[in-house]
Amino acid sequence: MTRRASLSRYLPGIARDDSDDELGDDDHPWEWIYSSSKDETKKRIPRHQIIGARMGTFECYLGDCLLLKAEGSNEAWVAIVTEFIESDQDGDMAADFLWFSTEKEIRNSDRKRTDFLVNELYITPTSDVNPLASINGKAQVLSHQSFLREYPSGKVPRSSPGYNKTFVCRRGCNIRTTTYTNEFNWDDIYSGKPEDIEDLLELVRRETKSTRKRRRAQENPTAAISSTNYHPEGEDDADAYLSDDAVRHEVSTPRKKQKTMRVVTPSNRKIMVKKALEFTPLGTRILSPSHHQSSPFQIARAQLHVASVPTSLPCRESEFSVVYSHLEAAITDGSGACIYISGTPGTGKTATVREVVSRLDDAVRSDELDDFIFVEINGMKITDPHQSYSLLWEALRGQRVSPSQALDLLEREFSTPSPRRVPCVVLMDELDQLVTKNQSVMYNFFNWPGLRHSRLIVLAVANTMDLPERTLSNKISSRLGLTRITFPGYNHEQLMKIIQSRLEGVPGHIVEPDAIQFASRKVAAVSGDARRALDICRRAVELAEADVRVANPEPSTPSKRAKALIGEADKGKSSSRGRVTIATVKRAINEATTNPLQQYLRALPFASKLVLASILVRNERTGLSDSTYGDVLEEMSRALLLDAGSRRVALVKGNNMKSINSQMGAYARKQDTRLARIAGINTAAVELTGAGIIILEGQRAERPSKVRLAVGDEEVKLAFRDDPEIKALGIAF
Ligand SMILES: Nc1ncnc2c1ncn2[C@@H]1O[C@H](COP(=O)(O)OP(=O)(O)OP(=O)(O)O)[C@@H](O)[C@H]1O
Repeated sequence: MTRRASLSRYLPGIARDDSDDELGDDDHPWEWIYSSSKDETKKRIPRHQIIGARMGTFECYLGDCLLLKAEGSNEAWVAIVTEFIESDQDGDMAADFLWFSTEKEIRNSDRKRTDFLVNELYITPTSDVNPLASINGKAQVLSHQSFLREYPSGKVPRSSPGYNKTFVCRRGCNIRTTTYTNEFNWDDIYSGKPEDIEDLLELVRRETKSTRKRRRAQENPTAAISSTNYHPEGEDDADAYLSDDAVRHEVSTPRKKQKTMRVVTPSNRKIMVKKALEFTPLGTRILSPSHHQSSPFQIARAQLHVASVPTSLPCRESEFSVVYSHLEAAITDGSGACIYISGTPGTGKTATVREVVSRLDDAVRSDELDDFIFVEINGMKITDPHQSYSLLWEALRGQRVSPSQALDLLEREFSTPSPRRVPCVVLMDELDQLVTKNQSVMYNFFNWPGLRHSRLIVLAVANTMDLPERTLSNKISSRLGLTRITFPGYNHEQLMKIIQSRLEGVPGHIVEPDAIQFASRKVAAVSGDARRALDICRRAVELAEADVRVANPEPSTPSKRAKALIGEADKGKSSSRGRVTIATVKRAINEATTNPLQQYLRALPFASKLVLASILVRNERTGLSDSTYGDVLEEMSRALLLDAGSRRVALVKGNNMKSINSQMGAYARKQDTRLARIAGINTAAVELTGAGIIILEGQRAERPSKVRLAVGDEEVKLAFRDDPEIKALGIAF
């Protein structure tokens, strides 16, 4: 009998073989058992109420303790049937099950009991709906006394029919808070009759209220609300907890605590399952001894670096709250969700999602939230979008399989009933890169969360708002019911706040407020991109630091050097030397626009500029970064048609194009010498490939070849923004 690894997709259950299945292999249909007039008088149950279910010779009734199993799994879980449901949302016959947990489910090792028995279970206050198909047989739950009477050795012999089906219950436990009830005698509190269920649940809820949270909330209620996902007293069950939206939304972007993060990352096809690791450098938060000796410039540079994890995310409070509450609700409910997050580059999408996951992870650690798996799949980091399937499967089960095998396994997994499956949160970053020709990868990741049993929560992050509509049909995307969140570009005031928050704690006030405002205004006027604003400010700090170095030759030791720089920064309070001023920011911006790449792009011939501008326009039109060379040629023809229109020259008539190249030739023949150069468009594309500016499949300028930019969009936009030839084509960036 193999036991599932402890890092399975399920909460740990009880090992079961298929041969343990009491229901047998015959595929009898399930039937309802209704109350009869006898039940009516005896138990005060209304007639025709479903009181049980039958499959072949197997029967179970309300209040029974049952074993439930997921298909293909070797584990089972024990639960009490509290209600039969004629037809769940998938049309399946189903029931509501109140769970027992094993000792292995208790994650908080400090609060694990040391006196647990081999086959002891804790009754929990948690229930959920599962189809009857997950029922695997009957379980017997006994008081400790009754168990010892029946099995004086304290063990159920293997040969006994009760082996693997007989359990002891003497306590209740709220797994989320690891709070136990007092010891009880199971026979006294539960007779196996449905009438007892309510009292049993009430007892477990009452006795497992978290005194820890209550105490903390009483001591400092606002801190309890804003720094944890605080649940009001007595509302630990999922429904009450969810209904309190006001409280849930109070979770704010936090000041970050020093911590590690449980993440599964896709790097070089190697992923770790639920291993605590840091997905972003924590350097800025670890105050090493060298930190104190660092100069203000060094600290400022480090904190302004885009790779450093900020201590807070100003101006993203509402986006944080929305993402947090959706994720928290889906994890608590055990439901699936698909959240589509869009926004132009540098608007804090990835940073916000990671922060939310990190905060949810805190809640798991402090036993306030059910456990979940987190996987990050980044379109930029995988060569083939289908690898996403392998990465997801590996995160769920720790097995490496090929993409096609993974797809089969995932399809089966998500359409199979799965009691006690651990929710999985998938961050699909740079989604545009994952979109394949037939859109199957995106479709599957958007579709699976909607399958009843998946407990899959997808966070899809992309730059364009309507990528789903463009790549899937409107009909499909509206059926998928995505929750959409748009991250707007930052305005200059917000960029100022972001920069200021990054500079908090830097001694010596080395960056003048005017300089921050100037940089923020410059960036906000173009893109609202925090990455760009941070880069400019960091470069300005480097320039100011270099100025100081020139003015003061190098002191001999690092600590003397730091002191000298601190002194210089302090002096800077009265003079502008050693401080970042508007002039320093201007130099940084100028540098950014006159780097070798910018100079190269600006000096390109018209044909090359046209290729690049058309790729950009195409990317913006489709929301994808890959196009075919043919698509790009069509963009060119459109641009030229506009241009030609303004010159009263008809180049291309409707869609009646034979070959864009020949059209270009025709156009070139009719037009002035500038346009004659367009005929060299294919050569220009190949040359741009050689120079590393674009990637052209097979280095061949043929219509089906895939083409994409090898440099940042922003670089191209910046270079051509004021280009008169590009402007004349009506292309504006
Ligand atoms: N509100 C904010 N406060 C502090 N830093 C921020 C904020 N928003 C963004 N940043 C910083 O800006 C940089 C870019 O942010 P992020 O990667 O989250 O943007 P994005 O929207 O995911 O961009 P892309 O679409 O290019 O991936 C990061 O260094 C991030 O820490």
